[in-house]
Parts: sequence; structure tokens; C-alpha cells
Amino acid sequence: MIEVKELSMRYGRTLAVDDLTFTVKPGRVTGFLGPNGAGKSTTMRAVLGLEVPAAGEALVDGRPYASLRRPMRTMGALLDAGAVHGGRSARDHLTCLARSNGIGRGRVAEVLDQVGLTDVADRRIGGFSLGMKQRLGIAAALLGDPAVLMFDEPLNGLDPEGIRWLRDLLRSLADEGRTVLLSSHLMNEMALTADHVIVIGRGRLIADTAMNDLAGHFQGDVLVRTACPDRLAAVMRAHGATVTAGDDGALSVRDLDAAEIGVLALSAGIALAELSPRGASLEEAFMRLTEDDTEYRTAPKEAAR
Ligand SMILES: Nc1ncnc2c1ncn2[C@@H]1O[C@H](COP(=O)(O)OP(=O)(O)OP(=O)(O)O)[C@@H](O)[C@H]1O
Repeated sequence: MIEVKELSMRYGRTLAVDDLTFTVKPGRVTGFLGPNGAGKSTTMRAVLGLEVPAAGEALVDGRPYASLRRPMRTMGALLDAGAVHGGRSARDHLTCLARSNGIGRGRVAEVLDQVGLTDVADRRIGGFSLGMKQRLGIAAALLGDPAVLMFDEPLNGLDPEGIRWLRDLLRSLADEGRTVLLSSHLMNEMALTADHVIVIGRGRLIADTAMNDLAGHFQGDVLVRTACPDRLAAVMRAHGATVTAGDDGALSVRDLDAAEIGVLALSAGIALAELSPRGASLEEAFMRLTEDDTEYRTAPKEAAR
């Protein structure tokens, strides 16, 4: 379990993380989402004890990471796949890590196999692609067989096969009862990968919710077709709707629901050819969540459900 409690982090005058509280629970894949600069990496660095909080704390299995007796056996993390010594082979890199953390050599071959790097294990890391370095970083995180795993943007640099592989790996780690946290600024990637999502913007919590519920919290639009679109649009606008006309003459209507639109059309004597409520897409939900932090801060948190 990872607990972030009332955490604030500063870089000079920048408040990178602002009174952030959330818990990452075992047995599921939790996505950590937010636009660029939202504070995801800074929060993860705080969890690893790499930065000192201005306020609050971050705990791994109830303790600060720095105070863990055998940290690699408790939590594995990948923050920056590029931060490895290019002159070594993948096998040497993992063997050094294993030795300095009291982990048996046998684990090196196991994790190389788990991430699909066995065939290139004796090549210099300097010649690895970003995707291969991501796999190596994930192997290092898995080395201590930890119950908690945390990855910063692990999908970056992976090809479609690599992305599928990582999704399956994260799923199986969560199914084994481990705590899995991964960050991304891409909603669609996360939608396929995570069960639960924590969304932050400008260092503040915006949502902490099941992935399936995210789009449900946002009303989509209503698609309306009629032979008199201009007249109907004017009537709906007069009743507070936001109306956009598509190229095909269909109207996209927000701020009125389908029943209200039906009543307005009837009272104006306008026949409708189609009236279809449409749900918001996850991408749309994410954009709307993060476009204005304060407006959407009332998005449901898990504790309130
Ligand atoms: N070392 C640093 N020195 C100064 N400011 C920093 C530093 N690291 C991050 N910041 C600032 O802190 C804020 C949060 O950055 P952070 O990298 O944590 O965001 P992020 O959500 O991980 O973004 P991205 O998706 O772009 O990686 C940003 O305003 C960023 O400019």
C-alpha cells in the first residue's frame, strides 16, 4: 500500500504538489493521471524519499521509504528508464543491483525472462532503445519480488506489442495481490490499463475513482436531428443550451437533457428525426476534469462513494 498524506512539495517558489492525499490499494492497477507538470513525478519522488516534503508525508506499507530495512523487497520503482550506466550489460546491471541489495543471483535470470530481455542480456545498455530500457527498468523494479510497484510513464517508448505486454504484466502483478501504481498523461492508454484512477492537476487532487465510473460522472451531449435545425437551435439556446451544428446538419446539445429537448421541440411544433443522448468519452472526461482544477474539484472521491 502507498499512502500520500497531506503532501506538499516545493521547488523554490513553485508549489509542485499541494496538500495531496490519496491511498494506492493492493490488488488493482491504479493509474496516476494528470496533464504535463501536474506533479505526478514529484509525488513519486516523494514516495521514494528522493525529495523532502514541504509538508505531509508519503508512506510505503506504513513507513517512509527511506526507513525500510529492505527497500527493494518492499517496493520496486521505475522513475527514469534512461538513468542507467550505458557501459554495462543488462545482466551486469541487474547482478550489481541484486548483490548490493542481498538478492540471490537466480532472480536476475528470472526477471530478464519476465521482461523479455534474455536474448539481449549480455549487450551493452548504451545500445538499447528506450523501450528496451523501460523493460530493463521494470526488471530492476521486480528484482526484489516486492509487493508494491510504482512506475513513472512506463508506456513511453514501448511499441504496440510492448504496451500489450506491459498491460498483461501489470494485470498479473495486481492479480497476485500487489499494489501497482503507474503514471501517464495519456487517458486512452490508461483506460485500457488501470482499474482505478487518481487524477491530479496543478499538484491537487481532482478525482480518486474507479476507471469505469470516470466517464459516467460527466454528462455527454445529446444528438438531435430535425428538418428545422436553425429554429430548434434558437429555441434551445433561449433555454440555456449550448448548441453546436455538425457538417451533416445534426445538432450537438449540452446543458439540456433529451427529455427537456423533446418538450421544447414539441411546444415549438418542430418534429424530431432523432434524439440520442451520448456519454462522454474517457478522453473528454479527462480533458474536462483537468481544464479547470477548481471547477471540477468536486468530482467524487472514493471515500465519498
Ligand atoms: N527539479 C525541479 N526544479 C524546479 N521545478 C521543478 C522540478 N521538477 C519539477 N518541477 C516543477 O514542478 C511541477 C510538477 O512537475 P512534475 O514533473 O512533477 O509533473 P508531472 O505531472 O510529472 O509532469 P509530466 O507529465 O510532464 O512528467 C512543474 O511545474 C515543474 O515545472
